[in-house]
Amino acid sequence: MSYPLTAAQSLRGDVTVPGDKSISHRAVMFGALADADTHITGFLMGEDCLSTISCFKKMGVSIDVSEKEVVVHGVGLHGLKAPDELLYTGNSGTTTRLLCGILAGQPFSSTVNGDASIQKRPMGRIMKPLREMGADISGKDGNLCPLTIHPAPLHGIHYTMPVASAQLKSAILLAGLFADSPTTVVEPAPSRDHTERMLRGLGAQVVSNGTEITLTPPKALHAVNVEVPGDISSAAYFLVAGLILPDSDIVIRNVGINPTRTGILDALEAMGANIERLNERGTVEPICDLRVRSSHLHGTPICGDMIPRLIDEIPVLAVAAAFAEGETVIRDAQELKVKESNRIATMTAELSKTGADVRETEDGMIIRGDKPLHGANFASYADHRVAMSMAVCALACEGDSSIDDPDCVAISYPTFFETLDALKQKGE
Ligand SMILES: O=C(O)C1=C[C@@H](OP(=O)(O)O)[C@@H](O)[C@H](O)C1
Ligand SMILES: C=C(OP(=O)(O)O)C(=O)O
Repeated sequence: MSYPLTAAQSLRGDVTVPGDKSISHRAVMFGALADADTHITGFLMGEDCLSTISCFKKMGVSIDVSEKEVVVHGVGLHGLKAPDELLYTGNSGTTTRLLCGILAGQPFSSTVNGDASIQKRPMGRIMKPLREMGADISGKDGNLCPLTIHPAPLHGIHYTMPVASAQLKSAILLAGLFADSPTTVVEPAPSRDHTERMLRGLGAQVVSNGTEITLTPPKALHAVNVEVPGDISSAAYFLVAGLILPDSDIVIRNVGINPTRTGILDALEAMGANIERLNERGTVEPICDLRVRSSHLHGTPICGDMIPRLIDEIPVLAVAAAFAEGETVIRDAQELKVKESNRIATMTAELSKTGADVRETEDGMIIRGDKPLHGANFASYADHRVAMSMAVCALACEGDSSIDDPDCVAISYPTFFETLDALKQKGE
């Protein structure tokens, strides 16, 4: 199916983006392992988080889903039951990798698999440290899904991670919950720290100095309710749209601004963006409202420790760069090649269709911006972030565009197209 995308003059109004995907996954997983009920508000009803719910239901966890809230009836650290069938993780790397950390410590066998994209994504990165802990985990061709896990006693390890990945870090720490001694992970650069914050909130001892994190196995996790903030990764589409279209002014309410996630704000500000943080609040996770107004953007280098802090926003940042004056060089972003699609290749291909000057490099892209771009028929590659990024790009292109296979946006933002349309000025 091809979905029409039209250009827009400007975007104005208020938006509330859906709940943070990373925190929604973790709220269900940690709630399942907790000693009482967890009430989750603001939960992201995206397909990825629904895959997490489905996997835990298959392990005997009762989870009530209503419009108002999700209630996870925790079974305790040692209360999961052997599933009768394969645990299907859909399109979700977060579900697949974090779940394996938990499964490594269970007294039952299990098999995990996901869709065609998940079956291509590297799992060796979690298998290696989990095996060092004693886990019995094997995969297709050594490092791919389906993964099979058998019961084995786990020991704490000290592990230096080869990549800054919150999924890898979390898989190790979650296995560490079931180990007989503390586990330490060392990251090359800080990645999102929702796991550490939330486990601490549940009473576990997690000590962190930024890149070295040590978890002491707890006796129990004590349930706490979770208010999920809006996802800054979803807010990013409106930030970029508001910046590149003239006369735009958008307020995005209730956005999570955990410092390990705000690389997108830093990068856009370095490009000259006018973004205000209003009403800063929040405890476990900091939150604010973001006001964005049209700005004249210029290119900037995007590399180093900033990359893990904006990894999922690079596709839409590439769109911003295509409308910015001068050159934007994105480096150190080779992790983009192992996401839902190879996002370096797919974003280079799709942006090039508009006439943009984009070059793919080994670990990123070089984009020379600020020339008029034209509409085109885009492919999503079944990658939600590519689909939403190209929809933002189409707003500022001359002429109409369309996108094939747009339904993938439901992975992280089911109402994306409706919300974007509602911001367009009437009469357009
Ligand atoms: O831990 C998480 O919730 C996530 C970590 C990131 O992946 P990596 O850990 O593979 O970088 C990110 O791309 C993904 O969308 C969500
Ligand atoms: C990479 C992503 O998610 P996951 O790894 O959970 O599939 C994403 O949402 O951009």
